[in-house]
Amino acid sequence: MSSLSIDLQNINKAYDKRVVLKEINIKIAKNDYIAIVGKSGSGKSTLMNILGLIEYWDDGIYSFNGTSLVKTEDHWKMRLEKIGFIFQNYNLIPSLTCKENILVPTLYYKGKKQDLDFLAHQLDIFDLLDTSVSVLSGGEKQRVAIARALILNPQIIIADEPTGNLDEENKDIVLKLIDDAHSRGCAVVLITHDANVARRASRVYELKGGYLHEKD
Ligand SMILES: Nc1ncnc2c1ncn2[C@@H]1O[C@H](COP(=O)(O)OP(=O)(O)OP(=O)(O)O)[C@@H](O)[C@H]1O
Repeated sequence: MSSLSIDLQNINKAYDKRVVLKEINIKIAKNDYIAIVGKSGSGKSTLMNILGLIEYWDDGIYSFNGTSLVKTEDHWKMRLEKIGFIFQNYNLIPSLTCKENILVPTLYYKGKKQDLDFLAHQLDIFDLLDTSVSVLSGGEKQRVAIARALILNPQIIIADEPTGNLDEENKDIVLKLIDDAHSRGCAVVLITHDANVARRASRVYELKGGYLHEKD
């Protein structure tokens, strides 16, 4: 997999007058496995959404693979091709089947993609491909969401509490799948409240008072 470099410098973000992120600096490279921890409301999702180019930052520099991104532009193409985003609440389209959900990103990108059947076998959802996602269990939904995140071979997985709604067994399955993608060269950044999950990471950062600090 090609190399990755994400570099956030002095990123600030406020909602109205509420300053959520202050002078955020973080570098992410290929093979990094980073966990972000912090109290509820500390800005973790906001940081993930900015990293995942879902939300704009107010000021500061966001460089992706050496290109400094202009914040007001729509970065959908970069988001689609380079970033696999996994949401805590799955964000699947309930009226579609598993297969249709997984293939949504491919409607907009005609480049190289992973083999759907291979991915579905790997995630143990092959038999569910033609089933509506609306009838799936939480663990199954999250596996479908992971397949959707991986279908275009992203350089980085950004996961906002990917195990937050899952029981222990499904939590282990989902973490193992993220580990597998990591071992194939994908960088991983995830939010967690779970110390056991954070332990898998090579670096752990805490958001506190708007500032991001690397933990020992
Ligand atoms: N779109 C928005 N408009 C206004 N305020 C927002 C918006 N999104 C987030 N906030 C506020 O920003 C702060 C940080 O929210 P965020 O969701 O990033 O925190 P979090 O650390 O992910 O919390 P949790 O662990 O509870 O999910 C909160 O006070 C929240 O109310």
